[in-house]
Amino acid sequence: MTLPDTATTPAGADRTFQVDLRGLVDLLSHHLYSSPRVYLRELMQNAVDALTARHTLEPAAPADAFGVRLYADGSVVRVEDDGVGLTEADVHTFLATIGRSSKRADRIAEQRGDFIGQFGIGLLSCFLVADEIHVLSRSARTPDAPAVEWRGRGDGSYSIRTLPASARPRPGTTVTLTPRADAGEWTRPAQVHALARHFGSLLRHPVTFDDGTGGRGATARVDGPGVSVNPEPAPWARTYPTPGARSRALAAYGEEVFGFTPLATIELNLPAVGLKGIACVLPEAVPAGRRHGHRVHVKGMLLSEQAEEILPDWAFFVRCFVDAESLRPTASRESLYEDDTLAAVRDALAERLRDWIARAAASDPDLLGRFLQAHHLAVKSLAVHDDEILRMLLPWLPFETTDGHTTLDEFARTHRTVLVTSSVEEFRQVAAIASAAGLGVVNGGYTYDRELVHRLPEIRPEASVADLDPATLTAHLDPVDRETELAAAAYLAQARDALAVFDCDVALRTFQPASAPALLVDSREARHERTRSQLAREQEGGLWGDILGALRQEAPRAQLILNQLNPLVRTAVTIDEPELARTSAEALYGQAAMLSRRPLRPAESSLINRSFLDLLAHALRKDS
Ligand SMILES: Nc1ncnc2c1ncn2[C@@H]1O[C@H](COP(=O)(O)OP(=O)(O)OP(=O)(O)O)[C@@H](O)[C@H]1O
Repeated sequence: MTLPDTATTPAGADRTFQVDLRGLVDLLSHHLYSSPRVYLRELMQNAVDALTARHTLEPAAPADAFGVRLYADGSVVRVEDDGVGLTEADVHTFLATIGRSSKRADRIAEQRGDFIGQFGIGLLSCFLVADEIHVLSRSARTPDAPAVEWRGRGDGSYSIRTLPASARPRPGTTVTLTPRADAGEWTRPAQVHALARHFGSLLRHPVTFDDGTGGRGATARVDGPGVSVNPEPAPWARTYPTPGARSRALAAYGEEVFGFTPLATIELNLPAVGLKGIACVLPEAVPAGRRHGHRVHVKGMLLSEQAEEILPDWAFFVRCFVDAESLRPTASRESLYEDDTLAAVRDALAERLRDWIARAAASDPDLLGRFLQAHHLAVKSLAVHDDEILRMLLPWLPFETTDGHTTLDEFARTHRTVLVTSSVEEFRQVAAIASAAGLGVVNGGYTYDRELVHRLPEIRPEASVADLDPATLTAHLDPVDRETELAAAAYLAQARDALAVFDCDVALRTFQPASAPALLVDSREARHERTRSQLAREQEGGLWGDILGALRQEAPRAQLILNQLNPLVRTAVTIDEPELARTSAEALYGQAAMLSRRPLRPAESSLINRSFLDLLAHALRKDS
């Protein structure tokens, strides 16, 4: 913005904002548009909007009566339309006034929804590739008005003159750009053609491209004045001989656009917002929460290839390709305006995906199986919040269990009580032993799994689900007989004393496999609680110590369960040398802690070192 000339403006009088056009263009190019290539989209969009207005003016005209012709020969880029055109007054009002748009004028407010543009800034994007915009136009609204020529320059100046009607015999507008040398990348004929197809392949008005070689150039086949940019309607708007042919064609189109063979294609049709399209189910799992960009066209014009906002987060197993009438682009035209319509579209598309899953569950088990194999995580995240999906799909979802990877339905049939751990680590600790003891345990450590397993009784009332904690597992392991317990009592007391520093209890049980000497059962919460209370003890009296002390809560202690079936343990419990008894208990604890595969605390690492060296010293002493 430049300051107005104060010398010529009386004090106290209202002044008018001045706009520094170069600054504005710089703002657009660096902060609004993703690439200079959007200039072509803006020109095509203006041409298409002008055709829409012309059809409103002449409703009886056939759909293909008016068109858009693109021309690029390396030295100019031209976009010519048979649209509504502009009078001289229109040019002053709309072309030469930044932020003013004919598509927002009161007179046609009710038609606003027909146009793609609305902000009155799109034309400025031409300054990303050229220093001057040349417009030659003739109005269809005022047929006897002369042709008008406008030259707008990047420095903010413009000139206008009227020309005889013969300069433009028919209504419409021609915009010509002479690209700057540094814009060759975006204005070469082949690139203009590629961009035109990229943005405009679904436009409903005839659009052609001509590279000035009369068909001998790189763009090859020429029908009449140029190659059609949009020779075919959208794939969902074409007719096919059979439903099978239709779904094969949609899948092939999805593959062409997204580069993967869809596991399935889902047709999308929301008449209320004039939305049609397809959702392509990804053939392989994607990391949960990774949001995919969807390809969104508005009134045929490509808006974005990365629109995330048309589907909810959980739908990360599809990529969509849609064309909508009533979605509103933002000013950059590269994303969608977040309004009630967009929210309603998102809900309706989500509903459509849920219906598809439900239909597959009811009628196509084979498809459902392949779908769940790839996308069970997405379905789990959906089932957590969606009772209907939960009811339909929970029995089919795979979980990691002590019987391997299996569905909950299968698992619940063989285990009356389904036990579930709260972390992967706990599952790893107990899986082998629990399964040898006949317990059915599900790994509840993965996102959503524990929550979902707990909801099993809602759909299988005969199943019961319980959390697996150390006490539950110990209770399920076979106790030893009284004499054995008494004989081991002294050793167990010494072992408890040696491991008190880890808040760890010691018990003797029998369990399979006999080769496992000991099992350390510990939960993450209990470990955190112990770390906290240890810190509180160390900081006693200080503010931090008081805070930690106030947080004290009851947490299950860790348990080192020695296996009476193991020969080493049988020998250990008979040790009467106190020093060796302590060292052996520490060594058993250390080995069990390592086997649990959780990160060791520094005190545990040093205990393992110490007990190893002590045992070595003991062995050497014995030998000498
Ligand atoms: N090809 C054309 N035919 C007729 N009028 C045009 C043409 N191109 C531009 N205009 C007029 O110039 C105005 C400004 O165009 P511009 O592209 O800057 O903004 P817009 O299309 O109205 O809105 P947006 O910034 O959202 O694109 C338009 O509203 C229209 O009145």
